[in-house]
Amino acid sequence: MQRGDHGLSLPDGVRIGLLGGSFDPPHAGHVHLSREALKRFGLARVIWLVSPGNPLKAEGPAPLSERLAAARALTGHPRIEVSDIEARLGTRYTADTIAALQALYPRVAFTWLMGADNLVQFHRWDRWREIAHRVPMGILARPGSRMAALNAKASRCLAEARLPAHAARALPSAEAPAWCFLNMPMSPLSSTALRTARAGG
Ligand SMILES: Nc1ncnc2c1ncn2[C@@H]1O[C@H](COP(=O)(O)OP(=O)(O)OP(=O)(O)O)[C@@H](O)[C@H]1O
Ligand SMILES: O=C(O)c1ccc[n+]([C@@H]2O[C@H](COP(=O)([O-])O)[C@@H](O)[C@H]2O)c1
Repeated sequence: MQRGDHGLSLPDGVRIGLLGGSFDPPHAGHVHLSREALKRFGLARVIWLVSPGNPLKAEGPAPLSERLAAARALTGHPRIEVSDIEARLGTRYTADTIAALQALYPRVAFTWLMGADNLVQFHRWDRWREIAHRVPMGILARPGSRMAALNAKASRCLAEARLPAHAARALPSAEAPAWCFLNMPMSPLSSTALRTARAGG
């Protein structure tokens, strides 16, 4: 067990899914993705990494404290945890966050989780190949993004590292690069739609 002043207590050997996001606002689609990932990848816990700000998004999100509070109020699941560790570590780029977590918790098996829409533009992330070589990646279907994700630049570059869906439970202990795409009953929810609805659009 290793503890720090980062608010995370992770036992050695545990299989942890990391779901990075703006969560602006969080919604049931995030919970749905997390529950599927827990079950189908055989994870002990999913940690929501609430981002101080997506480096690719020009517009700043709502204040971090608001998004954290909303995420904590929403999850209601004993194995979904909400973390502000990126703010505590001072990291914004995923490659830096993962490197820092692996340095802090060298015996924890981290799996990076994302919806299919994020795989479509994953090759635009800073040091995306490094991320893929650091952690296995679990990708979950999202309406409208399935084919685009499977044809994306990163998917093509990492084609040999793809595990079939029936091997999903082996993903968290697979040596990176390794990724697995899972179909699931899809949730049409998105933060963009919720923000638009709130603004009365
Ligand atoms: N309905 C959903 N189904 C599957 N994955 C989802 C869904 N909603 C969000 N995700 C995934 O959760 C992660 C965090 O998402 P994020 O906080 O950006 O929410 P979002 O709804 O995608 O927001 P926005 O509309 O502002 O892009 C991303 O990997 C995203 O792909
Ligand atoms: O590191 C990067 O270059 C990078 C670029 C775009 C997005 N991300 C991460 O991807 C996650 C999803 O972001 P978002 O805003 O789509 O919810 C979140 O953890 C971001 O920090 C990371």
